Amino acid sequence: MTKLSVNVNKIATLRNARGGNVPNLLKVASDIERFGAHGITIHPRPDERHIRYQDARDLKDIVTTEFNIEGNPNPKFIDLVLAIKPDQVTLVPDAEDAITSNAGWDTQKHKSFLKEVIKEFKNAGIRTSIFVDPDPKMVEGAKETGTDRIELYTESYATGYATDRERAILPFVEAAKKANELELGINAGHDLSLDNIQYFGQNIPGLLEVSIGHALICESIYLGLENVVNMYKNKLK
Ligand SMILES: CC(=O)[C@@H](O)[C@H](O)COP(=O)(O)O
Ligand SMILES: NCC(=O)COP(=O)(O)O
Repeated sequence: MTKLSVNVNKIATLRNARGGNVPNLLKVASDIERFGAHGITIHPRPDERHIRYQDARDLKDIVTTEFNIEGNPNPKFIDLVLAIKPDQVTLVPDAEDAITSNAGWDTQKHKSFLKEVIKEFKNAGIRTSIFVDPDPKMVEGAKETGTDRIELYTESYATGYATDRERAILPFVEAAKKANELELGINAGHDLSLDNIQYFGQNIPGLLEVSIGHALICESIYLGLENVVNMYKNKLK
């Protein structure tokens, strides 16, 4: 079975919009675990626009499932992850001003840098994963960095799904076959949703884990709206 790790960045975005502590990120993460998710993912960004570095430290004390921290391994991020020691760290090559993650690593070009950072995390007992485009060459490069897993960057699949899902998934099947051949674990994420997740899971051999945030939180709002509107109406009778 593929594990579901819920990315709670958007809960922090909502909280930060009002400056208070509603919604309470720690309570939401605990509830998500209570509802059956297999893990919690966060992606602190340098400007702390959603997850703050202190959130990462606080979550470490309460997450009882798998804790996955994603981010670009700059010195501040590396120190944070080494101090927290989550179950998994996922390295993502984000530009500081990126609205969201928009590319995987060039694992050939950045091989020696990745090797060094991955060694440091693995020495600390943290499982490593690196974010890659669905390209067998990038998967081969990932293997040479010593990482335990790759995370396939699924944006192109999510975008292509509506028009031609067979075509959209092909590069991911090829990349997954290569990863399986090289005995690299496979995670996946970005823009996965209730619409596209089942077909992805059914077609990617050896898919260990998906991390899903944006769509899952939006879907939770939509699916909860009718109930909450009626709860308010009942209070106003
Ligand atoms: C690594 C990845 O795929 C991203 O989806 C990310 O974790 C989400 O980050 P934002 O919530 O900042 O868009
Ligand atoms: N690694 C991907 C992730 O954590 C969530 O991405 P998204 O569902 O918010 O696009």
